[in-house]
Amino acid sequence: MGPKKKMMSIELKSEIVEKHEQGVRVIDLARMYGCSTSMICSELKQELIKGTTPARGVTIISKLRTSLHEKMEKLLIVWVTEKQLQGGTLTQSIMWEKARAIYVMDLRGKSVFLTGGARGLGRGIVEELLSLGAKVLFCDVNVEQGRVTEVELQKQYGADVVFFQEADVSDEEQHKAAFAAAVSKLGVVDICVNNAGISDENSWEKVLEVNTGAYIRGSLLALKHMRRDLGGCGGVIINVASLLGLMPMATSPVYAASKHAVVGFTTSWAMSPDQKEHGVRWCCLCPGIFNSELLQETLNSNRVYHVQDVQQYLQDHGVMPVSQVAQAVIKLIQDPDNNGAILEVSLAKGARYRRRQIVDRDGVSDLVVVDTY
Ligand SMILES: NC(=O)c1ccc[n+]([C@@H]2O[C@H](COP(=O)([O-])OP(=O)(O)OC[C@H]3O[C@@H](n4cnc5c(N)ncnc54)[C@H](O)[C@@H]3O)[C@@H](O)[C@H]2O)c1
Ligand SMILES: CC[C@@H](O)/C=C/C=C\C[C@@H](O)/C=C/C=C/C=C\[C@@H](O)CCCC(=O)O
Repeated sequence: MGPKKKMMSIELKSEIVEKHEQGVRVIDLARMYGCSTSMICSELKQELIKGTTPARGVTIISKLRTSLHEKMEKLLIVWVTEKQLQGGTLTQSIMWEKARAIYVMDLRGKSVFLTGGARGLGRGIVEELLSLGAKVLFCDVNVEQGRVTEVELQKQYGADVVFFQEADVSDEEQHKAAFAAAVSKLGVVDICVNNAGISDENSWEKVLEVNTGAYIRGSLLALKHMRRDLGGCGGVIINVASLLGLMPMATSPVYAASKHAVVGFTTSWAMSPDQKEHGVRWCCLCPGIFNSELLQETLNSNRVYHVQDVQQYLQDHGVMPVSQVAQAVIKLIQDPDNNGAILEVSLAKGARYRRRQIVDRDGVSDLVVVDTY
């Protein structure tokens, strides 16, 4: 028979929750209160469920509680009180919807650095960001297309809100220079989107350089620039991976490896115990197949295995438009409570967060998460 489960008083539970919110780790709480880490986890989890925030669909895995939360709650209380005084009906879903509207990150005036913006998803994301009032500097190795895109977007949104910089992000110097150009043109980078990617099973080194190496470099450059504890203003890092960052596919072993690495890197940084001090949020986008030049070029080449199977699959099932995927990126950027989130987006299921849960594993429960379904 195992040891008997200790009962905890309500006062003790709230003391533990408070300490955890102040940043005391689960393992230290377990030592302090003489109980197992799994007991602490289950108490905290119950509190998290009670405190699920209005940004629905995300299980909060961070201990973040920022001034933004306070501000949003005050605004919501004012709104609820006004509604009640007017005698209006208030359901939970009406409140959630309002809270989201108050809570989402306002992109007006925000500064963005994005890689691979000349065409495809990158361009789609830039357009969505500009339409919401952000300023963007995008880089691309394709100079001709980059300039065309810059001219077209400047015509539509204004010459002082969107800029193109030539850069091959697999080259360290060029990548760093592009990031520096963003800081110099925009004053600051609030949001960094690593998007430039390639698919070619014949050149594994190049695929890893662009799809993994440049993502890691770009993320670390952004982190260093944004970290509040180093004098930065905080920010968001979005890494565009793929569904192939979460599952295997016989067509593309190298590509899948490059994207799995991005998911592992991004979600691990998101779990840093210092994340609150850094003020930097990390997210991954994992799209299924969407209709871009990359896809068309991949399908018309020998860059993947079993290409006919993919062509047949797409003929039978259809393919997502770029706009659907670009909107999912905006959702990731705007949800303020989703540090560590993986957003999947596919034709069959739309955009949905992969849920993650804190688990107790060998006393390192603050540092380990599992996916649940
Ligand atoms: N198309 C899909 O079905 C699909 C699905 C899931 C994920 N993705 C990922 O989405 C991202 C965007 O893909 P896309 O389909 O829009 O591709 P795309 O080829 O249409 O656009 C990618 C852009 O990145 C640029 N780029 C490539 N290598 C670069 C480098 N070394 N330096 C700078 N710029 C570079 C290209 O010139 C291009 O403008 C990629 O990371 C890709 O892996 C694509
Ligand atoms: C299409 C061939 C593939 O091997 C490589 C292409 C390059 C980029 C696309 C890649 O990032 C994404 C592929 C994702 C595939 C995921 C699942 C598919 O089996 C079906 C999902 C279709 C959907 O619902 O969107």
